[in-house]
Amino acid sequence: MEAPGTLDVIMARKRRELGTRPAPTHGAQPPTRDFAQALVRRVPGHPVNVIAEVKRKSPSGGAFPHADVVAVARAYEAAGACALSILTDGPDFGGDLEDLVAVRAAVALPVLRKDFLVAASEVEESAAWGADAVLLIADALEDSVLREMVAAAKQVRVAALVEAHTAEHAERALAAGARIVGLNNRNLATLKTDTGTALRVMPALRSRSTALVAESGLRNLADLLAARDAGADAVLVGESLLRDADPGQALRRLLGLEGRGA
Ligand SMILES: O=C(O)c1ccccc1NCC(=O)[C@H](O)[C@H](O)COP(=O)(O)O
Repeated sequence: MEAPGTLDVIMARKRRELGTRPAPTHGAQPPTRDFAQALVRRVPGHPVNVIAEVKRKSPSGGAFPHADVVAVARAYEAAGACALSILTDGPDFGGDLEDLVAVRAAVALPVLRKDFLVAASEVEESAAWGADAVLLIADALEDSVLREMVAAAKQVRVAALVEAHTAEHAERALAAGARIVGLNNRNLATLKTDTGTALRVMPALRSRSTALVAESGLRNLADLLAARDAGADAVLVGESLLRDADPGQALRRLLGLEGRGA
């Protein structure tokens, strides 16, 4: 039996839930903020761009001590995050689509809807709720579905960050039309993290993508520099910031900016 909180279990739940949610009430879609551009336009003085993640809990990390996701998002923006990742899954991450709306209204940064989407209709739903980008997980989606979802994202003008854990799934992401590829250091079947994963896979993808993102388990400046040197335009960081009483200060520290008043 699969362990609770692993990718297969979450995706099976998401497939059961599909179609059970009410239609989006946020029909008037605000103009999209350019997520891809935010990843590749280097924030001055930062060693690499950081997509900072907001979540109340996770299967691997348990509960984080920050219920006020808007306050965390504002702190990240002030500390120089290039974009934000908002978990909108309720059962495993304590999030909600309303969090995405509230955070986006409170900041000027592009906002990624981080969830476990299983169908193109959910990409459209994400756009209607104001997401600037959606996460698609190549390892969990069949080729035809992934292609449809990438195409749907283009259609509704939201960016697609297509995540993979292996070189094989990264190739599938590119073949499906992905231009922003994330390499997840966390194996979502075991929840174990190896920061060497992205470092090994990214170099072969450099010239074939618009932007590369190293994700998960990044804890210090050395991790960020290694990801940058392997080809990452941006890194996606959650837990190591959210463990801190002051996530904004934690982000500055991670970027090596503490004491520089940045
Ligand atoms: O983080 C988990 O426990 C998890 C479990 C099942 C599916 C996805 C999961 N996390 C998604 C992520 O990979 C992270 O939210 C993201 O990359 C940030 O990682 P971290 O900096 O380690 O919080």
